[in-house]
Amino acid sequence: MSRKLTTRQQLEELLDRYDTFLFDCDGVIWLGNTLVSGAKEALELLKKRGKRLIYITNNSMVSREDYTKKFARMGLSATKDEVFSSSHATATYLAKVVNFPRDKTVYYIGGSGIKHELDEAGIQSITDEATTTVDADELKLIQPNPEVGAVVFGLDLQINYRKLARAHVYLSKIPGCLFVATNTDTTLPMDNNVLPGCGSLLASLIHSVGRQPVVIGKPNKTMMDVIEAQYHIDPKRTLMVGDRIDTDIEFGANCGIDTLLVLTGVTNEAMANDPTSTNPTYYMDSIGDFSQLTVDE
Ligand SMILES: O=C(O)[C@H](O)[C@H](O)COP(=O)(O)O
Ligand SMILES: [Mg+2]
Repeated sequence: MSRKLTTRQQLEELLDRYDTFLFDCDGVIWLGNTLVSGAKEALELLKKRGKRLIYITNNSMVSREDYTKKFARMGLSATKDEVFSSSHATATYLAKVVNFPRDKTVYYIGGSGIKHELDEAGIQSITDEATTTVDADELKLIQPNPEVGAVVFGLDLQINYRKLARAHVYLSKIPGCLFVATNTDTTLPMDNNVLPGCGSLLASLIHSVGRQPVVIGKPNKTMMDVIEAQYHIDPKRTLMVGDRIDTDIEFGANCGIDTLLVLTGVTNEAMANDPTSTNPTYYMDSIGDFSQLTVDE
């Protein structure tokens, strides 16, 4: 059974128990380009209390570098070393786990984050434009490209049939072509809408090629492996804060760390205690509620 945190005493006890806070981004700190009310103050308060904040997002559309610029645009501050995205984890997986051959290239569907992180990892990549309409004649020209050694799929707001067709041909006809997905979130919480997420777009390619990809993002431990390559993490003193049960909360459970679910993203209160899914250690309406800790300060 998950405990709802509502009082100052409960929040003070929480801060006594944990030194490191792993923060999910979409649905926790912001919704699209809209800051969650009180999020800025909450992060500042935790820093003031000497807590270590690490940001861990399944959103692969932008690189860590670009994420630090988004933090700045939102009036927040985060260094590149404090941000871990699924695009970065995917590039790290290909470079360090797979040891992806440097004479091969990656065909990716997704945003600039995938390209920039692959570049930084020294891995060549290509994709397709989405600016022109797709006609049947060009589809006849799609052939397996022997230089391609992997297809990487990430959230792509410019997805189109050309990209799916090329990925389908590469995955179906290039022997040994790896299939890697940055994450499988079914929905994307935006400013005033919940929209189709990476996992929902990925499903069409999985369906057509009849293959499951290696998935990098939360709830898989790969993201924690990448963090632990940079930081010492004491699981007993670390708290994962997220808005999605099947990624953030399950990630915490997989990594043996406690979890705090917030209801500002894709999950409502009834889901917090659903006996059929992983329950968080705690839940609260919003990280903005940390503001109770500043009362009478
Ligand atoms: O569809 C997606 O890719 C996800 O909804 C989105 O990127 C999740 O990001 P997070 O909540 O892990 O910051
Ligand atoms: Mg989220």
